[in-house]
Amino acid sequence: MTLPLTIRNVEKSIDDFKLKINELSFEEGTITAVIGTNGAGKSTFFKMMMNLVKQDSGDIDVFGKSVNGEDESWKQLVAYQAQTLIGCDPFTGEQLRKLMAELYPSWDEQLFRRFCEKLRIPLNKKVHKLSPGVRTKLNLALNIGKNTSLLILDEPTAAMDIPSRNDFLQFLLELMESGDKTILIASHQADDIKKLADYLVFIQNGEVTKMLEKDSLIFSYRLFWLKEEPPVSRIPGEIKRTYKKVILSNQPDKTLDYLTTHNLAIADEQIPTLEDIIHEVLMEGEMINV
Ligand SMILES: Nc1ncnc2c1ncn2[C@@H]1O[C@H](COP(=O)(O)OP(=O)(O)OP(=O)(O)O)[C@@H](O)[C@H]1O
Repeated sequence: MTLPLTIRNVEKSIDDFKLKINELSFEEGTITAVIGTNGAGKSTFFKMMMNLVKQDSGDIDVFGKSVNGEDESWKQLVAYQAQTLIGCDPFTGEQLRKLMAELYPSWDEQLFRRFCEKLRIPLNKKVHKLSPGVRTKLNLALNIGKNTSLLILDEPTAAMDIPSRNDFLQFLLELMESGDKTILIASHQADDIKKLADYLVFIQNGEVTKMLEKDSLIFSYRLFWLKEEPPVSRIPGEIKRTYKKVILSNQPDKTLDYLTTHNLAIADEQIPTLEDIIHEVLMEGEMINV
């Protein structure tokens, strides 16, 4: 079966910025979150997939077609939501809807209408008269209406109010029930990532990590609240110590083994939040063991 997206040995430099992706394959029916600090290269990564930025080397294939090739038929299978809606200011949502419906054979009018209703999007106002949040929602409605197999979303919830964000997340999850959609999403919102993603890829020091299963990543970390401060400065698996007695481990079995063998009593044991794990990976350069 042809995969929605495969990437091999891709490198890109812009001035002193470098981005490297060794090998990634995205499977149908999955949502993958791309996570990185500001300026890490998430948008550049997405733009390369859409052939809006050309990679210096390596291959990117969308549904088996090279994005740099002459055959551009793959473009009708992908909807890409950039961070801003460019060139649409003089048009109303209704005019843009008409245009997209003509351009995309897979356009789903009912899906579009349902999304607009759910997120309370006015279609009769010109884009330049909409608030940034409503503009983002209209952009999303247009991309969702395309009903493509692959959906690439660059920080879609950044300007959204809380009810709209919840409705949007719910809508995406319902959309995934068909099993034939693939979504890539860049987000800084731990809650979005927690609710949506099956897989995560991080951009660490200019390099995109392998694909990590979200739940496996979460369960590979553990917080141990000890009754006493350990007698050594670092115990096996320990990656961080707070309040002298709280140990964050990325090898919980090893840590637990040491604590048991050395009679160090545990007051409590917890799975850390996804937000804490993301912080460790991005800010402390924590190596991923999964
Ligand atoms: N047109 C450009 N000219 C020069 N440098 C650029 C250009 N586009 C991107 N860059 C550089 O590429 C790097 C990655 O930028 P990119 O926008 O991909 O990051 P990002 O992870 O999406 O950031 P954010 O989270 O802030 O949206 C940055 O260091 C940026 O300065």
